[in-house]
Amino acid sequence: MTGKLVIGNWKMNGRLAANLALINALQDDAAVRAAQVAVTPPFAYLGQAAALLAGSNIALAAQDVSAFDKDGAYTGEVSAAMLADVGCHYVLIGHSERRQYFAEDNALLARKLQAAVAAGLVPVYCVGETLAEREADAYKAVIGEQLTVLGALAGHDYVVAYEPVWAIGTGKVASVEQIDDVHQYIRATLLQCHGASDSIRVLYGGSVKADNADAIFSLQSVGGALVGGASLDVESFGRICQAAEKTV
Ligand SMILES: O=C(CO)COP(=O)(O)O
Repeated sequence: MTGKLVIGNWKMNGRLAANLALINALQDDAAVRAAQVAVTPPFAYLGQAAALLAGSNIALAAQDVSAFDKDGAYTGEVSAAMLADVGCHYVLIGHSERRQYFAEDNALLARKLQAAVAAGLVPVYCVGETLAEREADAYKAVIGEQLTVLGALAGHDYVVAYEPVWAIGTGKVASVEQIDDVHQYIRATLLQCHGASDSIRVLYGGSVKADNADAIFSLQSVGGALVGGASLDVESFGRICQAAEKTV
């Protein structure tokens, strides 16, 4: 897989006017235009973002998807087919905030992954340990367990994002040694599971900022970044994209 992919996860942020300004500014930024990029607005704004991004190099991603793969009486749900219909290319699945606040477990996430690939979306499957799990040296066991659901995705295009929970929104970025250690472990696990892992990108996420992006992207095992807070600021996101392109 060539080049680094940078995905901005807006989480539950944004309004029509702010999204318009942000997307226009991203499209005017030379570094963003040169990079492999996606943005992930909340569901309510996917249509707005899709219209603004028509013809742009910035791909559209969703933050979640329903596990139900047929239209019907599932109030509040948004299906993979709907996401594809409005122009999404990627969908985040299993973000730690979903696992934590909505009790999403492997069984549910396996259904979401299947629904996504069946609709032609590329899932970005998020894994990562809590601080307690890292301190107990249980992080590989936890991540290994989270990865088991990917066994059913052999032959499908997907991305994995390693996001240590203790590094999300805390300003505490994992060290390059910690990132490389987990990324190598993820690669080895995917190799065991599918017999090949070279084409699967593994992104890092957790307090990625303009001033640490160079070091993170210098790792060969890092296929890009999943960026939260810094993706809402054009200058920061542009500099992260610039770092991604420098290391291609
Ligand atoms: O959760 C994240 C991206 O999905 C990371 O968020 P921050 O970049 O704000 O730490």
